[in-house]
Amino acid sequence: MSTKLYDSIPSLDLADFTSGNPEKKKQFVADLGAAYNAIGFVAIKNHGLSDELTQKLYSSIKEYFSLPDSEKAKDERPDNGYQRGYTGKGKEHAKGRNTGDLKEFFHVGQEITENDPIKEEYPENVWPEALPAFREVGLEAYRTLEKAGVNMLRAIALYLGLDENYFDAKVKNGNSILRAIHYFPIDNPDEIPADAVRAAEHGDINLITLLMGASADGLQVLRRDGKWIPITALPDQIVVNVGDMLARLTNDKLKSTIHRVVNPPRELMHTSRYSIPFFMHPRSEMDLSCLPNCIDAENPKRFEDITAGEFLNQRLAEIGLKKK
Ligand SMILES: O=C(O)CCC(=O)C(=O)O
Ligand SMILES: [Fe+2]
Repeated sequence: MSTKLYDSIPSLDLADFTSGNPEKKKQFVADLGAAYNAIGFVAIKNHGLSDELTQKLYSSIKEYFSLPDSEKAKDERPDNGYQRGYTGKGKEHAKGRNTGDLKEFFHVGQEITENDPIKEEYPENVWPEALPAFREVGLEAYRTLEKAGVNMLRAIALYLGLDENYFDAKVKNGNSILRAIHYFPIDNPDEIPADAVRAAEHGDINLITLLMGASADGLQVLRRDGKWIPITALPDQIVVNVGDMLARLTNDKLKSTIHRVVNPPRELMHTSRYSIPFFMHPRSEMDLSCLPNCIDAENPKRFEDITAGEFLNQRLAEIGLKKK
C-alpha cells in the first residue's frame, strides 16, 4: 500500500472533535488517523491555550533561563533522573549518541491534589526561588495541555477501534512532563563539538507530545522517504506527534516519527530559541504490550511486552539522564 507523502504537516481543528457534531468528529478522527499513519505529526488549533497564557509562560521561562547558570544549577535534581526542575546545558543526548544537545531545560511534573497512592511515586516539583510567578502559569499550562492531550487520545482511541475512553484512566494523574527548553546562544561556534546540534534526531519517549512554539525555525521531521521536512505551524497552533510508547502499543500502526532541531546558520548561532513540549505519559503501570488488533500476518508483533514505567527508566538511562 502506498501512502501519500506530505510536504507539510496537516492542520486540524480540535473543536471539530469536541463540539458535539458527529460528522465533524468522525472526519477529525479519520483525518488524524491518516496523518498519523503517513507522517506522525499534525498541527492543531483550538487546543485551549490562550494567547495570554502562552505569552506569560514564555516571558517567565525567558526570565528564568537568563539567570546565571550557577543559580539555575540549584534547581537540578540528578537523583530523580532530572524529571523535575532544571537540566544544565549539554546534559541530555539523543539515544545512540554521546554529544550533548545544545539546550538547557526545566521540567514541571504532575501535582496530585486528591487521594491517589501514585503521589508517592512522583518527586516534588521544583519551583525557582527567583521566579515565584512561574508556579501558577506553569501549572495552568500543564493542566490545559493535559486536557487537550486527553481529547487527542480519545480521537486516537476511536481511530484504533478502541473505546473512546480507553486512555482516560491510564493517563489520569499520569507521569506527564511539561518541558520548557532554551536552545542557548553560542557566541563562538568553533568552540562546540563539530557534531553538536540543538536537538539531535530522536523519537519522543511518551504516548503523544503536544508542542507549543513549534512555529520557530529549526524543527524538522523525517518523512518515510528519508527527506527532512521543516515544520510550519501557525502561531495559534500546537503540534501533536506520536511518541514511542504509542508506537509500541499499536505495533507501529501509529509510528513515532523521528524529528530534530537543526542549528541556525553560523551567523545566527548567537541567538536563542525557546520551545515548550508537553510529554504526555500514562501512569507507570500502563501495559504497553502491542494491542491484539494491531497484530496480523502482515504485521507481526514487533515489540517486547513492557510497562510504561520500565520503558521510561530504560530510556532515561539511554539519553544520559539516569544512571544505568
Ligand atoms: O524544540 C522543539 O521544537 C522540539 C523539541 C523536541 O523535539 C523534544 O524536546 O523532544
Ligand atoms: Fe522531540
